[in-house]
Amino acid sequence: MNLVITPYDPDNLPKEEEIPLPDPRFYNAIGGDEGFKKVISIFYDRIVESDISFFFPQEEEEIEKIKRHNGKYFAEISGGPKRYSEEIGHIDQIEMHKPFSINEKHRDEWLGTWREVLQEFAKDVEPELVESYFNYLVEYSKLLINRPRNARAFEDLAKV
Ligand code: HEM
Repeated sequence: MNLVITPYDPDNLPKEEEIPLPDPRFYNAIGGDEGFKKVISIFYDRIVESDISFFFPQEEEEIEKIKRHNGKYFAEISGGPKRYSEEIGHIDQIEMHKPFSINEKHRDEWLGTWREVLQEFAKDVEPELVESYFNYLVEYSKLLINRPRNARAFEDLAKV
């Protein structure tokens, strides 16, 4: 499988409504309810050990809640049951992420963690299905960056 992280370019952002959803066969291909839960669980276990762990709670119980809650969203966009929209409703993910200052490095770490998990745990799934899921995350995550790198500021800092 070819999981490519295309770079963030603030002048060339995708339109939210034009980002193609993952192929709806992905959910069953990864093992339905059970397979999806496993992958989500491994993803968040690795996130709390990653360079962006500071965004997330560290308590076991809180992480379990996040797995259950966010898992419904990721399952739904992948062709699984519509539990997120039915139980939680429509949430504007761009607004939801605003309290977190997310920059390009955070995006790379978040996507890199997903890529590792998919390469290890979706290796028997048809590559095009895995790629369709990953591409959705790659594109959507561009819209969640709300602290673009300010190269000038970094240069100025380096001079001091
Ligand atoms: C770019 C890197 C990202 C970072 C650093 C990030 C960070 C976070 C944080 C800190 C939370 C709150 C804690 C939690 O509930 O997990 C959260 C929630 C969430 N994120 Fe992200 N996120 C990223 C990308 C994405 C992407 C690409 C998606 C979906 C396409 C997504 C979907 C969600 C959802 C569904 C929730 C839960 C919203 C709710 O409360 O219902 N995130 N994210």
